[in-house]
Amino acid sequence: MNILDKIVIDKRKEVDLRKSLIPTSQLEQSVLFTRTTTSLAQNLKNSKSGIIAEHKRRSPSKSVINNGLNVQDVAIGYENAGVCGMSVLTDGKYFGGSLDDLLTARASCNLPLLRKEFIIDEYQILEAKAYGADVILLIAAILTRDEIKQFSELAKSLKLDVLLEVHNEDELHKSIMPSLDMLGVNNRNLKTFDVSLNTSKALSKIIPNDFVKVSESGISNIESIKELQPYGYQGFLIGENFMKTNNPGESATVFINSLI
Ligand SMILES: O=C(O)c1ccccc1NCC(=O)[C@H](O)[C@H](O)COP(=O)(O)O
Repeated sequence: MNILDKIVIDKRKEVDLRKSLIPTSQLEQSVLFTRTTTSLAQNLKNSKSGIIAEHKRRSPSKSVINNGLNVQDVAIGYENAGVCGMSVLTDGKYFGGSLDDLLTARASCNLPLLRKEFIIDEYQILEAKAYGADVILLIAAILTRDEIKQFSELAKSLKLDVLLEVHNEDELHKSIMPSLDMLGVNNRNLKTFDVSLNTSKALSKIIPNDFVKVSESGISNIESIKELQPYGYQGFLIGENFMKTNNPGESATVFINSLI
């Protein structure tokens, strides 16, 4: 069984438990229709660097990355660095994150926030809104086309933007629809954990131009960004490279300054 299958099985149990603690009707009452001034997609289009910086304590591929930071400092540091948006991992079991991390990030900065989660249920989209996200991630590998449609349309009705993540051509073809805002290509093979920018390069040719293109995972230097920009990528999701340092905000500042 690959890691995504395991995560999805655990996620189903986790979501059912949370639903029993806070029923959907109660969660709906916490949904506020506030949002940051500009969208993540707009920020990426206007930016020369296009960095989406992630808060990531640990991962299945790297184990512990950094447990010694607080989300508030990371969010403020990323905002001061001039990133286009912040991604907050909310999965607890595999990534050491939580919805409280999202809430803390919301209270600490005005960046567009991506809830980085394995979404398999509408309930998690309501949670994303209630805890302050501006964008949700939908992963094509774990969803049917009907679910992608249903979840992205719910997100739009809540004024959340949608980043759809694909790993290959089949996932891309099954997922294209107007209710998506950004298309992310994950460079990490989730069976072997190997990372290759060739995945982003190969898929770029078949991503329609109406979507902002985001390259995700394994980006650790500015050369990678310069290599991907000619393929039409305007967004670059970076986690470990910043989070493995004592000061992710400072690392992001140095990275961005050497790009622009
Ligand atoms: O990071 C992992 O090991 C991982 C394993 C299984 C599913 C998802 C995984 N990562 C989620 C992400 O998409 C990354 O956190 C994100 O793209 C940033 O990647 P990186 O810059 O390589 O930390």
